[in-house]
Amino acid sequence: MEMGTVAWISLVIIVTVFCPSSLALTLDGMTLLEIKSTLNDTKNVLSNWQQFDESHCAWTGISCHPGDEQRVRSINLPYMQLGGIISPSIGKLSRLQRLALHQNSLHGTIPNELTNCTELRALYLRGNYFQGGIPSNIGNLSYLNILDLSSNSLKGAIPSSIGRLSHLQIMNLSTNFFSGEIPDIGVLSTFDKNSFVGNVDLCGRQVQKPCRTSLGFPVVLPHAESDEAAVPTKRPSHYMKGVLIGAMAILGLALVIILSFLWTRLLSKKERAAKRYTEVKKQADPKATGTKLITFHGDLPYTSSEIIEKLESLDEEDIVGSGGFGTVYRMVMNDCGTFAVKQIDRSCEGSDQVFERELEILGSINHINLVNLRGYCRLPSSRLLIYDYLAIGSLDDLLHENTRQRQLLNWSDRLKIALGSAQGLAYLHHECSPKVVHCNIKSSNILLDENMEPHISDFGLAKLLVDEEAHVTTVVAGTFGYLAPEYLQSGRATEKSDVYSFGVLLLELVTGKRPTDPSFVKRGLNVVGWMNTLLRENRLEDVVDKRCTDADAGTLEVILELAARCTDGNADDRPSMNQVLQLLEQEVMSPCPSEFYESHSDH
Ligand SMILES: Nc1ncnc2c1ncn2[C@@H]1O[C@H](COP(=O)(O)OP(=O)(O)OP(=O)(O)O)[C@@H](O)[C@H]1O
Repeated sequence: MEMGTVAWISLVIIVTVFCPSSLALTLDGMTLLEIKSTLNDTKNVLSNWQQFDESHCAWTGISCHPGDEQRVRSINLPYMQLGGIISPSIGKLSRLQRLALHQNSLHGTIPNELTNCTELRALYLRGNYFQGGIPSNIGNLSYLNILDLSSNSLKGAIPSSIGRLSHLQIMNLSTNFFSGEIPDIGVLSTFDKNSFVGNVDLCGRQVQKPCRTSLGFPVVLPHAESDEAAVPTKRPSHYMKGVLIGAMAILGLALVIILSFLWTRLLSKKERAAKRYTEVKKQADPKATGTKLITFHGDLPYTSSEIIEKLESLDEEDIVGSGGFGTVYRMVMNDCGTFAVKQIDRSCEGSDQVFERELEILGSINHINLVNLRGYCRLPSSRLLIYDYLAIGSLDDLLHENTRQRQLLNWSDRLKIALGSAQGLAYLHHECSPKVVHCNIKSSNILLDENMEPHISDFGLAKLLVDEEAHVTTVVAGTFGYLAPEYLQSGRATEKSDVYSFGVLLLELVTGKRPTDPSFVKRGLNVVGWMNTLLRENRLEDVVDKRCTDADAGTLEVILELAARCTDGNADDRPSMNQVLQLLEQEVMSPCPSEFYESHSDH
């Protein structure tokens, strides 16, 4: 045999013996490996993405089109702690319909090549660190149904080609750094401010914020409501636009002159300072430069300087409590309006801009069972959150502190507190966009007003202050005794870990005992284990708080059953907060409403 033939045969043998399957991988399989190579897979979730395994359709997170040469249909890898970047190779997966990589730690830009995946229907990249802009030819994804790029660091203009995506039904671009005018064109005209919230530099009709020219005059005025909202909006020609801008500039200039005249003559310094979202720079005190006050839920009826003066004068006598995030003060205004001020101890690793943008979202949340965030003040030496003041204090105080003459919580108060807290939490989980996982549900975060209506406090703070960098809560922020086992283990908070804490709260309401009460801790149990033991022994009467004499067996059983389901060791078996709420409304509040409201009217 010739030498050349021998070498050739040896090569064939080596290739077949040592890498038999790599030859069998299809183009999509090879592409997935290229994608894996730019991902930082800290948890090793992609361990079965191997070049020797030709069945790439069975790899973690991958599904393929049925019976179609193993073409990849979806990549589903949310909450996997993946870092790194999305490889431009993604564009080779031309049959890809769903890409879900939300709540990871991906960075870099969204590759332009992604727009080669022209069959894409759902794109979820929420909660990462993507920078740069949206690919300008995103309009090529003509089947796109869902586009969720919220909570990243994307910037630049919103490409008008999105307007061409006539199948787009859900679009969330909130909490980024997008800027400029939102094109009022095609399908883009059909989305309202919820799709754009948390991008302070965006303007346009959808966010009801007029855009300004370089001279500072508004050029986009809110459109009148019309049936044309769903069809592409006709835009004025450049010539007309020029004339319009010119005319408005002259008008605007005249207006500014008149206004500044009136301004200096008629308005006092104080009134000027009261403007919302005003950066307040105190001229008299150069140290105070950079002081900033932002108010939410409409203006507070005080000038900025009044508020800042009050904030600066808070001292030890005003302290009402302190917690993991800092000290809480009571601030009383001259007209006796009272607020709670939380001074944040933690240093903020992220930029003030990111922090304030996220706060703006929290400030926009409004529900009867949540404590209103009314404002934020950045002083040179501290950062302060301003909340509505809840006079009765916390549920923790009412249940466990006997120092002051406190009223006893009867059974119907406790049911009302359970129901209201469930309503507040269900709102955070199911009605807010982006949804808010509380991470620290406990009795000291349930504050009560004079009507015993509960208000959940501190929502959103855990994510904002504990783990600003990661966009997902990977550090345990909650309080021992209330924490779900999987949250303790993985450090990853979810709605279901909030449900667990809510279950513990229910037990606390029933038993009147803290979840870490020594009577069961010394027996090696937590409140959940203790309750289960008593229930097994059919000792219901020992479970109920002795001070609570009006508890009826029917509602008690429902609450205990619900608490048991909420504190199930397996997070998947716990109900959602909407289910919890439904059950409470049906089983606890409906059967005998007259009884409930009669006893409630005692307050
Ligand atoms: N809006 C408010 N109105 C009235 N009192 C408040 C208000 N917010 C907080 N407090 C009081 O301040 C105390 C401390 O609150 P804070 O939320 O800082 O700590 P915590 O709830 O005990 O712990 P954590 O920081 O873990 O949530 C509360 O127990 C409560 O009594």
